[in-house]
Amino acid sequence: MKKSALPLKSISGNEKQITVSGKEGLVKLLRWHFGHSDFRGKQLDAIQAVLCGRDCFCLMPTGGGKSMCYQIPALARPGRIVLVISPLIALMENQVMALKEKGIAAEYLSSTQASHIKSKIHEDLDSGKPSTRLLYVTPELIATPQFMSKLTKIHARGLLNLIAIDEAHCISTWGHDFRPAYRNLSSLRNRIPDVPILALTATAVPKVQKDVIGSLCLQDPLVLKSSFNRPNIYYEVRYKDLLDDAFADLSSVLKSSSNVCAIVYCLERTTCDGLSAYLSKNGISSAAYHAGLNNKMRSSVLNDWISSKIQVVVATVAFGMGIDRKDVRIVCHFNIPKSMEAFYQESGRAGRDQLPSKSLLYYGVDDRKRMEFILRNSESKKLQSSSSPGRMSEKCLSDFSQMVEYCEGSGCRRKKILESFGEEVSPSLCNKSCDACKNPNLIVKHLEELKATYAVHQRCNLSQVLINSSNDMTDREQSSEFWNRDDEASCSEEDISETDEDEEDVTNLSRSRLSKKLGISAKIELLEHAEKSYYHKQNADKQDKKLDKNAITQTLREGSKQRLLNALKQAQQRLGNLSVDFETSASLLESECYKKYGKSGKTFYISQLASTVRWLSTTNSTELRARLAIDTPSPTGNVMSEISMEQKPPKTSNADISCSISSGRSIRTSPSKSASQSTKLPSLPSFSEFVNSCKRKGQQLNAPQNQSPRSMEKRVRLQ
Ligand SMILES: Nc1ncnc2c1ncn2[C@@H]1O[C@H](COP(=O)(O)OP(=O)(O)OP(=O)(O)O)[C@@H](O)[C@H]1O
Ligand SMILES: [Mg+2]
Repeated sequence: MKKSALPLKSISGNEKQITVSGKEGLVKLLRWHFGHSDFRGKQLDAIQAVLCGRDCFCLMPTGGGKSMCYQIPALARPGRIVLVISPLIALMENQVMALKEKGIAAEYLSSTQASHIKSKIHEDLDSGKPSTRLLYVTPELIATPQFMSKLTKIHARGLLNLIAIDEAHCISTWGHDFRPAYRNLSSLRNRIPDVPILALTATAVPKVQKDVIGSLCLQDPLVLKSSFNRPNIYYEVRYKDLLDDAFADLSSVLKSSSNVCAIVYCLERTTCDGLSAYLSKNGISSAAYHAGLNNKMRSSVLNDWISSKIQVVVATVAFGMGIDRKDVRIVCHFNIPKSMEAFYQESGRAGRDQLPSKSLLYYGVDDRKRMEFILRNSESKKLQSSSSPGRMSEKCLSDFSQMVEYCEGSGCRRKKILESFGEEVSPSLCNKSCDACKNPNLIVKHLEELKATYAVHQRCNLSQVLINSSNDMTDREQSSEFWNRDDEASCSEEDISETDEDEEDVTNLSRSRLSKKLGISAKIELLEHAEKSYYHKQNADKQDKKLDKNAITQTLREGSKQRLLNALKQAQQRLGNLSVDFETSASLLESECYKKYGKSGKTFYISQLASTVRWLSTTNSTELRARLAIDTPSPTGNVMSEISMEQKPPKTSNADISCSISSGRSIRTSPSKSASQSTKLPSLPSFSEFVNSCKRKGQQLNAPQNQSPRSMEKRVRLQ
């Protein structure tokens, strides 16, 4: 639908080339083109600033109307172009389509477009009087010399009105959605001087705000910040470990909300598929959406959801930025998100029409541990590239701890969210619009129950074992990066259609199956099977890769030593004073693993390491001392000299390796001269032996106590 141009005469008094910058004229544009009666929040301030040629940093909540801050300037200054940099093609497509429907000349340039369409856009840009008012591009395109040269020409002809950078937090490595391609934007200020830059974001903590302003070289920008508060969203947390069946619980929430539009976020694609199937079976129209589906399927799901053919989308974070359906009533996180910023951004997709909506988060201890594992593991990947890995690691985990506090705390949820963004919150702000303020006693009761289940959980420690052993198993280069899009840095121009996660192998040890009503034996079987297939897959994958990929790096060895050191310290806590030199012993144990499997490759080395860590968590003092040869010193009497002698990995026979794989058990194939010849060394427990021993210990610990049937049931489930 083409709309005629607003008769600007009535505003400016004469011809079209005059910029509209007064409030009255701008409101008229807003009403005429978008049908909104007035500006919201800081929209007008941002618009007037950029129209006066001033840089502006604009922080507005999700759904606050940031787009208007660059769309109105495009209409207020005829004859010039607003360049909009946007992180996702889908996001650009949606906005351009919506603008075109309103009769506004908007275009986007992307690698997904047919070349004749691109040519037409370029033709218009090269013409004396381009009709394009808004040109959307990706940060990847900005990096190409061809486009940059075009842009400088447009600028030289005085046709550039404004550069708007949407989702500007993506430029900061401190932000939750860092996009390396956004770094290209730092050069814009120098290449295109004198054109105001408008940076827009919904989620930037003070550190990120500073980083964005600095990286884009904004000069004396007008900094506009609105409160992050979303008063129309009710926040609620449900505890998976206190529920019999989280799938059923969510299903009944959705049913009782009478077919409202909802988004359910899951960590894994398999959960999306499973949960969506479950909901559909229970009469709720739903579909899964994730990067495992092809483009056609994804578009079809998106369209069905936008047009209300389906009620619920069960998605990974691939269902991301730019989803502009205003009447989403429920956003559910079926797994805990990685940070408060991610949570805020995703839950903020509810109630963009400002009507009452709900954010519902299902929290479970296994989910928490798995996310911790993923974050640590992702950090391992960055170790090689980052100059300050410790800093990043600290950040990821401390970001995540805010999310855990949100779930495990009994205080106001809204306050937690706002404080995490550095806002001061008055006690009356929430007004009972979160579960903790509405039903404080119930939340306290739930948290107490949860604490009881944790206590058992820690004693049996199965989940931790799962995470630890997976952590040990996982090779450093394989970390999941589903939240950042670092990998895109190496992609070709604009290869940025919604990528999401590389699924973790460890996620196949899926607790969704574990936490369902399986008996303990079935769970152990499942875990054991998962561990075996993990090793198997690792082995198969590795065969296809280059030899150096299989090499055990010094960094990996250092990491392994650290892991053993931690395991030794835990053993000390469990067994009392061992009088062991931890550093030396960790080196000795690591050296043994390396000696055995260094030549065979990383998979075996890591597997051996995992077994040793498991062994340390179950062994007794005598065995430990024997293995460390504490009572039987080496001929040199010096453990360290023995280690240095063992640095060279000896040949390992294939028979040794296959034995290790088939039994899943570590076998001492070439014992060190000192320790193993003089001492009968204990064998390491296999994974199932270990789990069974945990089970036995857990049963012994639980047996004598007087437990309520409910808490007993929970404990069994957690085991
Ligand atoms: N002044 C206004 N009055 C009423 N509605 C508005 C106004 N400005 C924008 N909107 C509407 O608010 C909704 C959200 O706008 P927009 O997509 O620009 O938000 P956003 O701040 O970019 O959100 P996000 O952070 O999620 O990208 C849109 O449907 C838009 O039409
Ligand atoms: Mg937006």
